[in-house]
Amino acid sequence: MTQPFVHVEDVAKRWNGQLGVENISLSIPEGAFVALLGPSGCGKSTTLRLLSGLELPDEGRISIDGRDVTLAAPSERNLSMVFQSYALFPHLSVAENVMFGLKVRKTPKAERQKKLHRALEITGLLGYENRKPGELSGGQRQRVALARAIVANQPLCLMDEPLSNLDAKLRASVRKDIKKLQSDLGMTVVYVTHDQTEAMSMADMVVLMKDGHIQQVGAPEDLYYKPANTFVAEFVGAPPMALIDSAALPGFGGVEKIGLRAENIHVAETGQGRLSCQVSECEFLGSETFVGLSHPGTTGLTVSMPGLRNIPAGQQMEIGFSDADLHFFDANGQRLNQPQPGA
Ligand SMILES: Nc1ncnc2c1ncn2[C@@H]1O[C@H](COP(=O)(O)OP(=O)(O)OP(=O)(O)O)[C@@H](O)[C@H]1O
Repeated sequence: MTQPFVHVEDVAKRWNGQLGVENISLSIPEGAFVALLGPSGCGKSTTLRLLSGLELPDEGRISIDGRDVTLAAPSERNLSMVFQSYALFPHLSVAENVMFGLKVRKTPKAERQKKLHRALEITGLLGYENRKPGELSGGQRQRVALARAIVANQPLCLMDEPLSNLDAKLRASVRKDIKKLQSDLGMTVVYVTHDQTEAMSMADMVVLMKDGHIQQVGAPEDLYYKPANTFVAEFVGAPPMALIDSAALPGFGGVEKIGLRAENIHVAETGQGRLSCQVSECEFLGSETFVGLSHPGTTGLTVSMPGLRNIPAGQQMEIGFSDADLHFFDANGQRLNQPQPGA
């Protein structure tokens, strides 16, 4: 097997005994786009900072491109970084900001100019060379930070919530820019986000974390179709997977919770459904309406109906679904591939 480009082995980081992250092991292939995903405080930024060398681990080993960098300084790791704060120098122009690292590294002037031109071209910033960051929009500032990472031309780029200061529309467009850049330049990217849509749409590999621990590592579709536990099931997908107590849907042995996605639920004729629910709310999204349902022993039950629906809260609705679309979890919330027979 070829060696992973980034290899993290059993890494832990604590502050005065308080947990940052623990048991972090990851193998990242060269050229991959990896999203570190999870709720606030789960340890995403700590993991990224450990990769960057801004923090050093208490336990474990980190290697990049076959070289042990566990204790190496950030400048010795051949990587670039893009942060949500952009980290631009306000008194320097766009060009000076982009070329800052090259000047420090004493790259010859002609080469600097060539790299600058190329990076501004890729990020759509040609013509903005002489502006100061204060004269740019948030999206343009973010592009400057990206341009700086491009000229650095490092094989590994670490990004910490780079889009969180942008509005939704701009976020969607810069998201595409970053993804395209990454594949055009063949960079390996590790990207921190708490936004599951961002992670699912950009990454080849998603690392979902909670309370300093990795919950699941896999392709977006693995996390969506085969969540390793109930936390992953409820974190990934919009709307998240509904969870049904086995008491509310008996007949599956060894099962504590049953998971079901909105797209696998249909509205059934009266007397024909498997669960009789009450409509709690309707959320109109344009092409479809998410109809929230309540039923004792369930959370997050939602059915997706085409177009606009205005169903009054409190109305009874029966729903149907097929056993093949159910997900099963044991008493510890861990995925069971099949319920035990004979229940
Ligand atoms: N310098 C520090 N000193 C003490 N505790 C820290 C330090 N940095 C992080 N932590 C703790 O480590 C845990 C993980 O923090 P981290 O910043 O990695 O989370 P995160 O997933 O990036 O969260 P967010 O999305 O809110 O940025 C948290 O409990 C946090 O309080």
